[in-house]
Amino acid sequence: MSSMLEPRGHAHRVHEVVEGRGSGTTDLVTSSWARCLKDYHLDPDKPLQPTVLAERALEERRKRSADVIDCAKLEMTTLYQQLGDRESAVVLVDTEGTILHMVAAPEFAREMGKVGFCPGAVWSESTVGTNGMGTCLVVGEPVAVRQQDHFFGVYTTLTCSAVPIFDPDGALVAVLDVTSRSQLMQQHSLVLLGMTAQMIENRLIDLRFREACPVHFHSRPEFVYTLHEGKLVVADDGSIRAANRSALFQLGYPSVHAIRGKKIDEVFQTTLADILQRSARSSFHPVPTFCTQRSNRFFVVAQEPATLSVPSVERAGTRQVVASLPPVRGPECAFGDDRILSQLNVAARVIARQIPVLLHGETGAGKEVFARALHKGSPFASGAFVAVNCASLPESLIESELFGYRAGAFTGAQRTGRRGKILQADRGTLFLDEIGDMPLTLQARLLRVLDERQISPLGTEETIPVDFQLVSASHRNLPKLVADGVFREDLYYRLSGLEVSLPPLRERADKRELLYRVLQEEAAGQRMTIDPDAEALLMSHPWPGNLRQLRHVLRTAVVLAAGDRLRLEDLPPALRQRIAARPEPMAVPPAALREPEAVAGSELGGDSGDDELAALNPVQASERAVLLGLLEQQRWNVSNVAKALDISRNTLYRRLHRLRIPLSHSDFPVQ
Ligand SMILES: Nc1ncnc2c1ncn2[C@@H]1O[C@H](COP(=O)(O)OP(=O)(O)OP(=O)(O)O)[C@@H](O)[C@H]1O
Repeated sequence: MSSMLEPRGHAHRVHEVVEGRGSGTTDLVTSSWARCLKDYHLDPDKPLQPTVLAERALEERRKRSADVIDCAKLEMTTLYQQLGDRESAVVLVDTEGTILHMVAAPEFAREMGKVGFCPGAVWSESTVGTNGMGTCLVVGEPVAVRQQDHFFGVYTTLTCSAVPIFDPDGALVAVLDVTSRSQLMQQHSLVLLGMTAQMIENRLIDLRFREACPVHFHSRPEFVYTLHEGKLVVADDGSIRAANRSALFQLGYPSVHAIRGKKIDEVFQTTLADILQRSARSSFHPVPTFCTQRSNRFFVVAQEPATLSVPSVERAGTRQVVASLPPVRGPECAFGDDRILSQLNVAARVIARQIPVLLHGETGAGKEVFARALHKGSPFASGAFVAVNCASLPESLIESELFGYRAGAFTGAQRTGRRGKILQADRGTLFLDEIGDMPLTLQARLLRVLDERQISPLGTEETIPVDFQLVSASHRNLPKLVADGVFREDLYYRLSGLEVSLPPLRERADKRELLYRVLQEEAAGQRMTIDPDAEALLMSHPWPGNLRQLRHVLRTAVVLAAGDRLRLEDLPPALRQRIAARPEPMAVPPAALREPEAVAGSELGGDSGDDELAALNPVQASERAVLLGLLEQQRWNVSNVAKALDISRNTLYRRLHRLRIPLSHSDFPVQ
């Protein structure tokens, strides 16, 4: 790569600026150049490339930052798509400057690899001089390092924007960076980067405090459940354990340490139990409350902890506990991935209150399977599950398909008329797949049906009341469609009572479990083994077509396999060609989408007072099985089980009660 100034000319300028004889840089860059010369003794005439760690050392560092990577991956993919620049890369670096994860187009990644910009490379300021990632780590605030701002001339074709990511303790844990060839994008990318960092930080709070109640608030109700909301996590006893940036800002606390440990009623003029109760009564619409300090009014929603706190595999000290947990399964499909299970859990509660659920996910990621699982576990499970693919129907047919028509309503109509899909889904679930493809004119009609809960088939004046649960799905970016004016904003908000993102197969924690499960299904129940090299290949493949593609590959492989053993040569040649190649940084399939957080939740129907085990939905049944397994293993010692799950005894007792697990103890507390 060539620099814009001759390398020597650039080096000369660096010296001049640091010695106070040159100008044209920001204070941030001048200070960084001074550090490079005086503290790190770097010579701008002798450019250095970053050290690239060996695979094992990189894995070690990834393990250390596993939860940050977990929270960042999907957001990084979204950011990459929002930037829409194939000559850019989005990277996450740890506190030492090591690139842990990178999202880039393969061609750009290859080219960047030549200057040592690849996973495992260490971009600290002290080794490669001024650069977005390394300099951001030093100053701890957002930085933009334009082309000529780099210390070494070899990097002056690049522009970096970087922002720090802080954990719930306020410690800097990573830096998110966009590096691009374009000089123009930095302002734009800094804004998007800042938002992405905030999303990652919010996710980190959720992940680290899953056993606590999330409390969402804002002074304006429409901002609750958005990136601007304040978020607190509150333990059973009402004490605040963490707060996001917006919460600190809105409540006027300088840092998380200033608010941590305070009781929620020291902050708001109410208790946790009261907010929980009022939130449930309002179907999780924000309820007003006042701040104790300033008599400001806020709108608040509190939720019960979203999941049974199955600890993350990576969390230190919990590995054994996880390994010993019985596998968590959904009703008819493998949902061993902790995140999916948690989403299923939240979505089950939401759908039970007839709040629409919107699923995102790449093609073949299992959106319909997830929707069916939701239906099966819902109060309308005895009704029909009616799926409509809005993309596969011609525009002219969607209307009659959805709304139905009376006999003779139009030329070609069936003589008997037709009951539309919406009516078929009465007391059941309507699944609108590829909702982004619904024509604008029909969007208005659908919105009316959702608002009025009644329908008028084509060619009739009559209105028929209808009661159904709605799940919609799209692999397209609906907010973008809204921005482009092809999707109604009001419908988008109506559909997205809860947004759930299904991770692509390559990112699922239960990938191996799924692999064997699909194999067993395709082998019609016959037990099959997979040779280690074939398994390694299947596990490392990026699967752009997700579970559907995996199923097709295994379907053919099972036919080709000799007996009950699946060998490498049974796999398609295109897959085998990847072998021995070092894994590429992830190339983003064009249709991949951002995975927004689950944004609403409500109490499970289990608290309704119905004591029948049959009343448990499949998600609760899975939770129940996990708990029973763990209780058994810990010889029914409640303290040990609570400790193993990293939740309080009270929380555990409440869960046991809700999941109808009786204890012999007479002091079984009931909440
Ligand atoms: N959890 C799962 N366990 C086993 N198989 C699954 C699971 N999820 C999805 N599949 C399989 O993957 C395939 C695609 O699933 P599904 O139709 O639900 O994906 P989708 O995301 O709705 O796809 P599209 O975006 O194309 O509509 C199906 O063959 C399904 O059986």
